[in-house]
Amino acid sequence: MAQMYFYYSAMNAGKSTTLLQSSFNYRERGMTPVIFTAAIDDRYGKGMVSSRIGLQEEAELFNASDDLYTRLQDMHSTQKVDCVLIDECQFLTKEQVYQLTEVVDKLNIPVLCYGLRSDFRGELFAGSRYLLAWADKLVELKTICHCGRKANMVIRQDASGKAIADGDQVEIGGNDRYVSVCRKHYKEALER
Ligand SMILES: Nc1ncnc2c1ncn2[C@@H]1O[C@H](COP(=O)(O)OP(=O)(O)O)[C@@H](O)[C@H]1O
Ligand SMILES: Cc1cn([C@H]2C[C@H](O)[C@@H](COP(=O)(O)O)O2)c(=O)[nH]c1=O
Ligand SMILES: [Zn+2]
Repeated sequence: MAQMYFYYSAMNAGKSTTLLQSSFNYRERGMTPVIFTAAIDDRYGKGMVSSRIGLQEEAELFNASDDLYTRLQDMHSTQKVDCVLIDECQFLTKEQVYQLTEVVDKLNIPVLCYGLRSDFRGELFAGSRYLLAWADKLVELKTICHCGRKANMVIRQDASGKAIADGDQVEIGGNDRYVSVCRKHYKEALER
């Protein structure tokens, strides 16, 4: 039986790298993975999953209005899909996470989702909330804070490097805008 996996972490922990390694693994065994990423995340150009380590691969895009079950069912009817890999899965809606459980349960295709657990305020993203609730397997990928502890929080910084407490949940950016830290240093940064 296929399963749904949620690989979660703070930023800069190797999620995209791990996704691209999984894709390579499937391909080297002659199988067909399908990669999706969020259309709103255009840091490395639209329709690409890129890791900071330099790997990259083309991807299908998802928007909040897409029915991912129907899209994958259509793809699977013309070319067998062996695995679905979703990057930036924190940006999925509740309905889309449900549609992906249907891909697992009705089409029997494994779905591997990679994304952030929480935002810069420490609140869950919608996609992450339902993946935490519904995925078969939860796997934490780890990165480290400047102090050496596990970094499980993300700070959003202003132009002067000061931690920001409020703002829109979604703001695309990279190492220039965000820093992953441990909970202790997250609290200290916001107290300043
Ligand atoms: N040249 C490099 N060699 C080895 N590791 C690197 C290199 N550049 C970045 N990394 C590591 O890659 C990880 C970030 O990978 P990435 O897949 O982009 O993360 P995420 O998708 O979780 O944000 C970090 O652990 C970083 O230290
Ligand atoms: C913490 C946080 C992040 N984001 C955005 C910033 C990036 O575009 C992605 C995460 O990228 P990763 O390196 O692939 O993990 O999410 C956001 O919109 N809001 C936030 O609070
Ligand atoms: Zn720390």
